[in-house]
Amino acid sequence: MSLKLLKNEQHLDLNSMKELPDSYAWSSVADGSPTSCGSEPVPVINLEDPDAMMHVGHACKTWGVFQVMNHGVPMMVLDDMEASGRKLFSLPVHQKLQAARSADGVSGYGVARISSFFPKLMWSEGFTIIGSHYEHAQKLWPHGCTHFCEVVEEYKKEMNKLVNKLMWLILGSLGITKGDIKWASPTGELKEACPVLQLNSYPACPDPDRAMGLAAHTDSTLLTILHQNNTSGLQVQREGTGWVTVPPIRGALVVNVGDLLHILSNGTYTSVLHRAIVNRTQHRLSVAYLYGPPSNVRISPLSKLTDSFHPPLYRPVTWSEYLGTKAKHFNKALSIVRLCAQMNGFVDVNDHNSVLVG
Ligand SMILES: O=C(O)CCC(=O)C(=O)O
Ligand SMILES: [Fe+2]
Repeated sequence: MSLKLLKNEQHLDLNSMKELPDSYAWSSVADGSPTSCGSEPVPVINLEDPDAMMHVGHACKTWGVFQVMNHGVPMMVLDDMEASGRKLFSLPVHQKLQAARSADGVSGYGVARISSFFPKLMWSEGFTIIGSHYEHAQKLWPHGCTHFCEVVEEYKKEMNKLVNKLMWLILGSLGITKGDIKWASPTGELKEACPVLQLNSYPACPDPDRAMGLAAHTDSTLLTILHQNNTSGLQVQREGTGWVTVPPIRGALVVNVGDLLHILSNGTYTSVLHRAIVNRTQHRLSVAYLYGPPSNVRISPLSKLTDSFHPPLYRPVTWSEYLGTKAKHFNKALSIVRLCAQMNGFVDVNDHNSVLVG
């Protein structure tokens, strides 16, 4: 198959498909661990609860994911971002391709970035924003992208405030204080990393049982904050239970522990394996705010959490080094940066090395 054909096939207009093309037909969506209906639900935490820190710590340890309510992000900011995302994905394919992600780039429009690890295509399209979004937005809306840019700016500002709040709750639950974090200012403000906004669109699918919206993965972040519209599709894997759906709750945000928090906490807080499935009738949309440390910071297990009985399980890595490892080894990245278990005699039960995907 020529490269040109392959490229076109990767950008089919999913909204107009009446049948699932073979290139999108997965044999293993309903396989492996079952989707669990009657299981314990993913924790929902009220951030105004005086015990929020304890609940957050418990959720990070036992699930690696939770939902937050009363988080301080105005509902209008979430609604505006969702509406802008919807507007973006409803543009004609040829127009979205004006802002296509380049072969070696990350920003822009395209298929799921993890697609290269799988033989089949995913039933989704994405738009990734790193740093300035103006250039890409202008390609999408040459006659005026001010509204989109303002909405994205406001969303990023609110997410940055929330990520600070969440990080300190999480770190506090580990007994970590401001002086222990190299990239925090004396007032506790976490220095702004280069945040990434990932917009995901999952059109209604003619054969959802054989299609995959976004294949199972962990995020390469410290934390991910996800807004999903009112259509469910996000599932997280829970040891001994299988896939558990994270139901959309109006106004709530989903928080995922990423691989870098897993490393920082020396494996105490587990990065959660998650995926997105699709459905026959509804278009699903999600917006992920991917939070990582500033580029010069090396993440390693916090010294307060290690001693001779609990030696560091991971070697220090910067965010970009880790992203490089992930781009090469995908879900094995965490075990690649792990210090030899046999040597120090400790086993991290949360290691995803054994998880088979694709
Ligand atoms: O759409 C979702 O619910 C999941 C999105 C996601 O996992 C991601 O963007 O990393
Ligand atoms: Fe994710």
